[in-house]
Amino acid sequence: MRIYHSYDEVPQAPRVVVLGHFDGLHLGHQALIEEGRTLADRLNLPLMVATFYPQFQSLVTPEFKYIMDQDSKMRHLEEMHVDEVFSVPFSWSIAEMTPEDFVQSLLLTALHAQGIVVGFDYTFGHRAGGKAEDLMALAAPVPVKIVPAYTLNDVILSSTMIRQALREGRIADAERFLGYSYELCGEVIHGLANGRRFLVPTANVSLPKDLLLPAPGVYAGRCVLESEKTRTYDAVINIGTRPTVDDNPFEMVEAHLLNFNRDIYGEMLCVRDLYLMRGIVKFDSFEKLKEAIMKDIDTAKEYFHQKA
Ligand SMILES: Cc1cc2nc3c(=O)[nH]c(=O)nc-3n(C[C@H](O)[C@H](O)[C@H](O)COP(=O)(O)O)c2cc1C
Ligand SMILES: Nc1ncnc2c1ncn2[C@@H]1O[C@H](COP(=O)(O)OP(=O)(O)O)[C@@H](O)[C@H]1O
Repeated sequence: MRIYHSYDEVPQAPRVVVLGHFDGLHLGHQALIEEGRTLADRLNLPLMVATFYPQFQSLVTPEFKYIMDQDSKMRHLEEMHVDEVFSVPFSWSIAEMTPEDFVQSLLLTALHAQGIVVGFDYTFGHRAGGKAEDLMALAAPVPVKIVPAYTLNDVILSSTMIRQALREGRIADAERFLGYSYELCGEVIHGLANGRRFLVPTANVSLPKDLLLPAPGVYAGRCVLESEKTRTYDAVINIGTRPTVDDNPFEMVEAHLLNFNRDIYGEMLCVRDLYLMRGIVKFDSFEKLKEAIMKDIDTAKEYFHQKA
């Protein structure tokens, strides 16, 4: 899969273009991209996903958080047999384009779209004035496919539902909407070394600042190291602040892997299969926190045992 971050990099060749933000790549997004694949195969053209990162919401709300980091998004798109991704930052100049200009200059001229696929609620151009149905006339004779809403129990699936489930720690619900196992992946970085000295060692996972984290709390979960992909380690994971240690409001993801003792600084670690066990507590000593962590380990073991 080829990834282009500017118009100059895009080869001047016809293609089918699927448009959207696709944050989270949930079941609705997947259905849309599958329609793109079908159209591309029918027209015998490569399939491009054209997307904006940072997306529009980041311009208006700088603290906007994404369900999925960009590397994971690209990995998932590749698994979905997408041939090309065009990903550029959304800008005010794009926001101000007329719908006609958006289609002519961007879709038809810069991206050479010879087939276009969008979702039922897709909007484009100045003040989102262009609607999905307008594409038919503006892009004619290029075929345009508008994919209907994806519903679960008569409810239209949306990124908002997934955000809400994650924020409330309902990871299993989020996974039902996503259609794949939710995970947080990043490099293991150094912390304050309090874990090893006073508690249990915890691998601190470095994540992009604009990534949405699930509800703060202590979770049972499973860890996978990129270097040994087929193996998983049961773990207890703290997501959020550490009020016992300091007042730093910065939220972190730290995992203590069970039956594991190895230096993994610099390695890529994913945490997945998250299950919320309790909220984060401000203890008055490391001893009390350690007691709580030991209980968390027992609760997690019990949870994994029940699940097996
Ligand atoms: C299972 C688990 C539960 C935790 N629970 C809490 C908690 O309730 N309150 C808190 O302040 N910190 C909690 N922590 C975070 C620890 O304070 C933190 O991991 C420790 O200070 C080590 O930090 P370090 O990696 O910087 O050395 C928890 C960590 C783990 C692994
Ligand atoms: N069971 C384990 N779970 C997590 N990390 C472990 C484990 N055993 C050894 N380690 C190593 O110890 C480091 C964490 O030690 P700790 O004192 O908590 O961290 P830091 O100094 O990074 O704050 C991890 O990054 C990893 O390299």
